Amino acid sequence: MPEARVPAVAFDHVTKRFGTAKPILESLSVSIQPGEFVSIVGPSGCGKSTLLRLVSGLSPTTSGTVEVEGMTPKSAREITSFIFQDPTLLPWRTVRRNVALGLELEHTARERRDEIVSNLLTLVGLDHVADSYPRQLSGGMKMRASIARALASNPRILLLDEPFAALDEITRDRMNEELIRLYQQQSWTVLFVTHSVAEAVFLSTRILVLAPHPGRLAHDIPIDLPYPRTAETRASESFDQLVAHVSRTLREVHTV
Ligand SMILES: Nc1ncnc2c1ncn2[C@@H]1O[C@H](COP(=O)(O)OP(=O)(O)OP(=O)(O)O)[C@@H](O)[C@H]1O
Repeated sequence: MPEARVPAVAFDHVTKRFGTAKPILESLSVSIQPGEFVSIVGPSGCGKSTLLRLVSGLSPTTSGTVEVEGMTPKSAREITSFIFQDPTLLPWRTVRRNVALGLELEHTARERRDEIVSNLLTLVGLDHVADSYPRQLSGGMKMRASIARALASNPRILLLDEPFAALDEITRDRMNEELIRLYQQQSWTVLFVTHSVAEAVFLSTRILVLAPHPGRLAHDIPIDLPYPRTAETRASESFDQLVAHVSRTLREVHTV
């Protein structure tokens, strides 16, 4: 018999409410397998960011459970990393020292730290600005630095909350291509919140469409576009068909 795999993330009848208000998420059950790239889309306020916060351990469930590789989200903090839309780099530190921050806090030996940081800066294409300050960087570069910083702890599960929403379209497309290149190299599981259907289709192996009031899983759509995904993927007919399909399901949940 094949060995049952522990899901990367498992939601079991998860309800989340703030105070006595109506639940934000209600009885959400879904499992995400290791290596999946899952985008979460849905109308504003349906609980997408709340869902990521539950996985990160920043916020507890009201009822039901979230497990991360079989552990509580708090115990799994070392293997998850959260990347926000606002890169929140420390303005008084250079790019190199921003990326090194977590490693310094963990007291990683200097030589090892320098090696990890320099590899990460190469990975995200920022070697040439390693000694610049955040104010000297473009929005795309700041986001790359923020991603490098999140990767310094060598996470297995990445939680990204609209990371590219503030970028212009060309930079955003380029960042999508870089992220998918990294994803193909590493063995991450990714949960990615976005309002862009095209971005979700381009990046994901699977898209979860949430319906609002209360937030719940309305559609679970596999995205079987082949790899490598490149700029050409966006020009393909199957890409257009998937974007149209996901957009239709989103319109449906907007009207419920
Ligand atoms: N700490 C909190 N206290 C009270 N209400 C909250 C809290 N955090 C989130 N909410 C409410 O929960 C609901 C869902 O918020 P959440 O940010 O998860 O939605 P979202 O789907 O990510 O929205 P958007 O697409 O606009 O970013 C919103 O109505 C929000 O006001």
